Amino acid sequence: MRLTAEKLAARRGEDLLFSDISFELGAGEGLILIGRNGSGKSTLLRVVAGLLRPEFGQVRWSSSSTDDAIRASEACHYLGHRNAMKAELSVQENLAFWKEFCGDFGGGEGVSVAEAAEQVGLGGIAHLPFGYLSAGQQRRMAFAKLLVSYRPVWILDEPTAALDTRAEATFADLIRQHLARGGILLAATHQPLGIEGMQELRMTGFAGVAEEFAA
Ligand SMILES: Nc1ncnc2c1ncn2[C@@H]1O[C@H](COP(=O)(O)OP(=O)(O)OP(=O)(O)O)[C@@H](O)[C@H]1O
Repeated sequence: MRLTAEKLAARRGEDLLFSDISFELGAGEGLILIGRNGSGKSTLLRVVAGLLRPEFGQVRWSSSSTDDAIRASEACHYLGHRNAMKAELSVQENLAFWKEFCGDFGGGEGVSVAEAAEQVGLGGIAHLPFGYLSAGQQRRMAFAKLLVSYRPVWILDEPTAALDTRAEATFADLIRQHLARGGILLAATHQPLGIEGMQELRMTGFAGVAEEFAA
């Protein structure tokens, strides 16, 4: 399987944040986006996840076990800066919603809600409302979303923000397991994730005025 980005460019307002970004990631491979605040890392992640339309270029998914015509975004889990959980629902209810909503992509299966909570080290508190949890606990539970339904591509924006060192190590282990099972990782981070063998892409920010690029 393969995630391919071809000559991507994206605009925010008048300006192109980046242009001509291409990469290819196969099973077990990861790419880390680095760069200063505002350099376009989150924007590129959102383009690949299908949440923002690129100005130019395309993202493609190909695999022997799934129909190549499917949109790349269907193969992706996206964990953004925000946790995308309802504060007033319990952790169990939130994760059960995401399990049902995302479903499993061909070729794999998510774990149960209880198992996912265990894997992020919070098995005992899944009955609590999400809003009661600490910032780090909320981030861990948001990560559990990636585990309850199977998607081969994990797109993570600052996944370890608000985490203590133990939780950072837990996340690194879960990401390593994902890669070892043939998953793909695309992440933006200021803190090293502690995962060996990742490619890096440095984002530099302003790439020109969109109209100039089009001309
Ligand atoms: N909706 C928007 N409209 C206009 N400009 C935007 C919008 N969203 C983001 N931007 C701008 O696009 C630029 C890139 O933002 P982006 O969030 O992709 O950067 P980043 O590299 O992820 O930054 P950080 O490291 O702070 O998370 C910033 O200058 C930001 O102000």
